[in-house]
Amino acid sequence: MPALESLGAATRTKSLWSPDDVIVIFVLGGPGAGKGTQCSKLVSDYGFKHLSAGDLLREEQDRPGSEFGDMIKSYIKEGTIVPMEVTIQLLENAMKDTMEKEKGKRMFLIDGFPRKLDQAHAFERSVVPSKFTLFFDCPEEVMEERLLNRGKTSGRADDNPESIRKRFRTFIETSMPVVNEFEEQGKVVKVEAVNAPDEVYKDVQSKLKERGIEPITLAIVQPS
Ligand SMILES: Nc1ncnc2c1ncn2[C@@H]1O[C@H](COP(=O)(O)OP(=O)(O)OP(=O)(O)O)[C@@H](O)[C@H]1O
Ligand SMILES: O=c1ccn([C@@H]2O[C@H](COP(=O)(O)O)[C@@H](O)[C@H]2O)c(=O)[nH]1
Repeated sequence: MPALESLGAATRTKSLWSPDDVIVIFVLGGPGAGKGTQCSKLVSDYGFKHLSAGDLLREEQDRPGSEFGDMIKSYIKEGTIVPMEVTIQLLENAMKDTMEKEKGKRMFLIDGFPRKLDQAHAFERSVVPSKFTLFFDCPEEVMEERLLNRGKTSGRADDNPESIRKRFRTFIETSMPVVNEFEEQGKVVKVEAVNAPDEVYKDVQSKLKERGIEPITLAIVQPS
């Protein structure tokens, strides 16, 4: 992870990339809806690069010498949203890094972002407009059970009953308005996320197909 030397990304008035060159699909859903689980499957079948905003923030939090580490830690514990300048810069850096290191990789699943309207507007204005948002819909009681279960081994500071309660509140009050705004623009692909992961994935695949997104087909080279 490169050092977070500048925070200019969010203030640019013109987007860095065109949506014809760089494809971004946002992945949203409540905490524990299964976003990361589904993204892993999509990475292997479709060749997307998966960037989790939460993972990038946790890496920055733990990076020795980071001036943002303590701030990120306290936002994550409280289940609130880190100021967008930090998150957008981390995402832009990770996208540039991917394009440099994995030549030709220009399809991104951005997981757990944007969690707030200001982030959504700033990212689409200054980095690249998204293609659509994959939204995993799941009742709180199901998500709570999953998170408490994950908390037994995840080591995450926010997989505990108090942080989970705060994260749910932030999701409803701050993140759902993002989903609703994209929905009004016809840019939400909604998937029910209660069933087993493979069942949910089948639904994801059929909905992506409706949007013209197909799995990578590997060419079979016949021996001569
Ligand atoms: N469809 C599913 N059925 C049952 N358990 C699931 C399902 N999808 C994911 N899980 C489990 O639930 C937990 C949360 O899943 P995951 O980490 O993918 O969610 P997330 O939406 O990315 O969460 P967060 O927003 O907190 O990072 C994990 O332990 C995962 O194995
Ligand atoms: O855009 C974002 C994404 C995440 N956060 C903070 O990180 C935690 C954990 O996120 P996960 O997606 O569950 O890994 C989240 O509760 C926020 O505190 C953020 O601030 N901005």
